[in-house]
Amino acid sequence: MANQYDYDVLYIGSGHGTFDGAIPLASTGKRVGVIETDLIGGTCPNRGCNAKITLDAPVQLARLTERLDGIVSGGISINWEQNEQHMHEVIDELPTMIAGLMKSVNIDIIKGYGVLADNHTVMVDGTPKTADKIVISTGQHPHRLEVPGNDLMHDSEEFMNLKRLPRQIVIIGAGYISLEFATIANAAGAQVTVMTHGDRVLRKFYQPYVDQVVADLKSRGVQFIYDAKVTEVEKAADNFVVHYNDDQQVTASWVLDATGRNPNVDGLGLNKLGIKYNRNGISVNDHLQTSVDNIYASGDVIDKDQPKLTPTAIFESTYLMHQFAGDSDAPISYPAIPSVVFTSPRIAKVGVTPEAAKDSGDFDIQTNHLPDDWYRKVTKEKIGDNTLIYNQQHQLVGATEISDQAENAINTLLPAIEFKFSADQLGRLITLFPSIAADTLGQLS
Ligand SMILES: Cc1cc2nc3c(=O)[nH]c(=O)nc-3n(C[C@H](O)[C@H](O)[C@H](O)COP(=O)(O)OP(=O)(O)OC[C@H]3O[C@@H](n4cnc5c(N)ncnc54)[C@H](O)[C@@H]3O)c2cc1C
Ligand SMILES: NC(=O)c1ccc[n+]([C@@H]2O[C@H](COP(=O)([O-])OP(=O)(O)OC[C@H]3O[C@@H](n4cnc5c(N)ncnc54)[C@H](O)[C@@H]3O)[C@@H](O)[C@H]2O)c1
Repeated sequence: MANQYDYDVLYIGSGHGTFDGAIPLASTGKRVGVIETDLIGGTCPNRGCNAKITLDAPVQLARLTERLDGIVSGGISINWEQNEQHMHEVIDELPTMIAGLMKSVNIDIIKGYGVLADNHTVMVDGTPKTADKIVISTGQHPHRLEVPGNDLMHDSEEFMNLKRLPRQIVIIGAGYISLEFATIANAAGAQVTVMTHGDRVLRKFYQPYVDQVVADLKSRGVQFIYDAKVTEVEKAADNFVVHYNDDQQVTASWVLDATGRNPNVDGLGLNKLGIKYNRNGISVNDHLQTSVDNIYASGDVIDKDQPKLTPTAIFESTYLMHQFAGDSDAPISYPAIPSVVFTSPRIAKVGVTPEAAKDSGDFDIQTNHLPDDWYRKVTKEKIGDNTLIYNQQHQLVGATEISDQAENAINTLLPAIEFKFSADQLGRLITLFPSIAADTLGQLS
């Protein structure tokens, strides 16, 4: 029956919500098409994770050199132009590489903008493509504040493509992108001001650790303006003036709007087909089916409680692959999903949070001040704490860390949390020594 269509499965969008599942699916012999209007690979490789972490690498080195001052001599200064050029050396080949992987298993890459025409047809710039199953994996786009002068603001992609670092950068918003880019821009020599409409920064992270990151950035010259409702951005001679709270203003040579991202649901034909969605994305059931049962959604475009991150998108596209290949018809069951903000130091977390553990009173909470630890003394880490949460059976159920290697520490703990390994089972592990894994596992009580 499926042969009456051009494809068994047709994906709209080519990001991680698609390709991690589409490639193994096509290698099982399924006929797969992928529609993409922009760069192959989507946000993460081209204007997200891979790009950002390349720009961040010298920041890490600068922080380490600063701490080891005297042992190593000669300060570090970051050359923005070279750093940006290096980022392109790393990421520019990724679309071709990912397209190559898709072509190697005979996936048809269809360049153009996809719009659903009926349950089995997507129009790509006027040409119909039909499929038994369709996956909407269109991701998100940057939110833009609705204030006069918003056309004078920029987004995260434009930041990463700046050929010259602006002198004074104002960042509106205080989430992931704001704090990561404030860290990078400040380390490269820009004067950075972060403006937030609330009284908190990085609301999704443990606030005592966030306070340490903010205090460190402040000590490096980053300014924070709280409770600031931006009302207008205005061009003034060579600069821009950001007006807020009616009568206050701050001057900038460049303004970054980092107030979040919205799902790409408009113009897709969802209303015509009766596919349900809201401002957080497309509604799906526990099989990632939309309200039209042969049309699925994957990745950031889904309305979900799970964090909208690359590993979540990979998990979903892989889940769909197993469903479409006929390996499983079980509902999706997400593991504990970690998250990290790549400031310097980083804050990473997984599972039960310190706040939830304290509120509930049902957990044992262990805290460690990491600069006391011999391994962290090697690199003279000054800022470092973690909170480990155990349930009544003394199984590790949550961990949050602030440190230079928080992402690696939390990654090390994932198997313990997801598979509920006991202290005895963990004690059987022989880890490489010295290493962050040995150090982190060694802290478990
Ligand atoms: C600056 C930044 C930094 C980030 N850093 C991290 C990080 O460090 N770690 C992490 O885990 N996550 C990070 N993320 C989030 C991560 O990039 C996303 O979670 C991930 O890319 C989601 O994948 P996706 O396939 O759902 O969407 P996307 O990668 O956005 O892919 C969607 C694709 O669909 C295409 N498309 C949209 N509409 C159509 C249409 N109608 N027709 C055809 N094509 C269409 C788009 O062009 C796009 O290529 C970051 C995001 C940003 C913006
Ligand atoms: N390290 C990572 O994994 C990473 C890094 C960057 C981005 N991301 C992904 O990209 C998404 C988008 O990042 P983001 O930083 O843009 O979003 P975010 O949701 O993390 O932060 C948005 C910020 O904008 C503020 N804001 C919202 N509306 C506002 C308004 N009207 N006026 C002023 N401030 C306002 C919020 O209070 C918040 O501080 C993240 O949620 C995440 O999924 C992940």
